[in-house]
Amino acid sequence: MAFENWQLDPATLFAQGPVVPVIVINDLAEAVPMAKALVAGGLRVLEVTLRTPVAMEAIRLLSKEVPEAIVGAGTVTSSQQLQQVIDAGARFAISPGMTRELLQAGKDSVIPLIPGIASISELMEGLALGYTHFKFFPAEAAGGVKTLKSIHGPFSEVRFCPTGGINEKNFLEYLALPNVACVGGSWVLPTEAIAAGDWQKVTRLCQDALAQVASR
Ligand SMILES: O=C(O)C(=O)C[C@H](O)[C@H](O)COP(=O)(O)O
Repeated sequence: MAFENWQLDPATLFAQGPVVPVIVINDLAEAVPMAKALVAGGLRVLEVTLRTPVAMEAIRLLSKEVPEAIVGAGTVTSSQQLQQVIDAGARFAISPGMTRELLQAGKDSVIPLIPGIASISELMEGLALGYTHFKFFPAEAAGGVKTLKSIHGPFSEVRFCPTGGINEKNFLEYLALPNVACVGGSWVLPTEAIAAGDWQKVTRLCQDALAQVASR
């Protein structure tokens, strides 16, 4: 356990992956069928980003209506938002980056905070406060697999969830790294499928991803 007060160990959370769908909910009515389609496809850890006005309500709804999922919040960038997502029922929080204020609040919170890093200095700042599990964002743009391999040398104990530019073609390369436990991505939620309400397609994409993991 990274911090005693966290109700969920980040290592346990990462181990539930290995693919964490990054979810943008535009219409609250989509939330439950989308989450159920993801869970039906075998993905249980859901990152609902705070990018839309209904995001907070979606977290509240999914926490109640889809108990088989582990619903968390993404794009959490302030201590105020962290408190709001906890109140909405989020079981974890992920941030694209970090500030000292957020790291401190995450440390004191009841749910795990996975801060985002894109540089060694940010990583060292998080490590100094006791964090061990990070998002690596924006993964592809920040050097991807090569960068993570280099980081593993001096910081072999750290575990990452890379996100940003990851898709069905490159995700296995990330999962093959010793310091990567899961990957985040939106590729299992194509815009056209969501617009068409084609939830079977979403389920199929999740199953395809897990089949690729199983057969590597
Ligand atoms: O909203 C946030 O908090 C983020 O950190 C950004 C997301 O994680 C990425 O935008 C997902 O990346 P794609 O899989 O390339 O779509």
